[in-house]
Amino acid sequence: MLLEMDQLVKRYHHDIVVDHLSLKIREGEIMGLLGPNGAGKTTTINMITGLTKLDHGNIKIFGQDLGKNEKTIKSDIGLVPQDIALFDDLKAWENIAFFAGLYGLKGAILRERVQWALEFVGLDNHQKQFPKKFSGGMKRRLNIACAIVHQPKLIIMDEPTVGIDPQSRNHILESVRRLNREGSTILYTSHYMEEVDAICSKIAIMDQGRIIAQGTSDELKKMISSEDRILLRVSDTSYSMTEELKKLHGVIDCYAKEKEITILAKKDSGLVGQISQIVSHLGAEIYSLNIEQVTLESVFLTLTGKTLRDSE
Ligand SMILES: Nc1ncnc2c1ncn2[C@@H]1O[C@H](COP(=O)(O)OP(=O)(O)OP(=O)(O)O)[C@@H](O)[C@H]1O
Repeated sequence: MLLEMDQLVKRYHHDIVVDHLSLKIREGEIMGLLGPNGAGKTTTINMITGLTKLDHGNIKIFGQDLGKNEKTIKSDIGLVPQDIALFDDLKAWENIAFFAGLYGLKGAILRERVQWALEFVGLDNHQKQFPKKFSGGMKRRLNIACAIVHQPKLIIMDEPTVGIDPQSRNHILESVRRLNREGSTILYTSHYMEEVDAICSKIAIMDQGRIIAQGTSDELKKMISSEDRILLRVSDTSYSMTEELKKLHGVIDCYAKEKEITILAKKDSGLVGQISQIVSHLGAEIYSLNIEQVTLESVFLTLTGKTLRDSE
């Protein structure tokens, strides 16, 4: 096992923000940590990188206890933090060289690695420019170059695609795949389920400090594939409408948000006719009715009763 977290706990005052979290990551995996803002992803990462002290639990990285071998372990980790950390007064290549120096690279090897990192993130044509002139996406790519220049065995990326243009986003997702193919194990946090679904070999879903489910994307979707998610757009909703819908045989849960109703029901319950009757009986009109494919979003909704976006 490359990374083992066992029963991690972190409290701030009386709030428990990481709650007995256990997670294992094998060598060669891209592990996605998917959860809404405030779920505790960054705090978990900060515990792995030694930035935040644990209140309880144990972390082993590369088979060694983090508490006992922090310095050696950290030299093989690359962290892409959520907030971009660059020196505006240093040129792009100098930023990368600075981080390479911190990791003990020198001379010709340092120059070679900096060049490799610049090419890897597609910034070799901008190496002599200052990052203050860069777009958000270019800054993010430079930040990634700084984190991977020493060829770490474990790369941790904390929401690296937040607030950037689609082209840089795709570039970053492709880089994650390439880094993995070239031998790095990756822990990737995000609240975008499409990204995690597309690039991660394993996914852990996190909410309120806990891992509430984990597995491959297919395994997670199978967990709820015994259910249908029916989406209705209607002219009006009411408390009595959701209550009546909840009473239908086969309905597991029902939520209304503005003019949209989501019904979770046992698979193939054949409810469409009865749903239409209830809605029209209560004086509303159905604009559309769709039975949705199972997505990670629906897994999250089933497990927590809220959408990833609602819980931000
Ligand atoms: N230093 C701190 N002091 C007090 N509370 C904190 C501190 N750091 C984090 N928290 C709280 O811990 C909870 C988890 O935060 P964390 O940043 O780990 O979540 P996250 O899943 O990474 O979300 P985001 O994507 O918004 O960063 C939040 O409620 C946050 O307000």
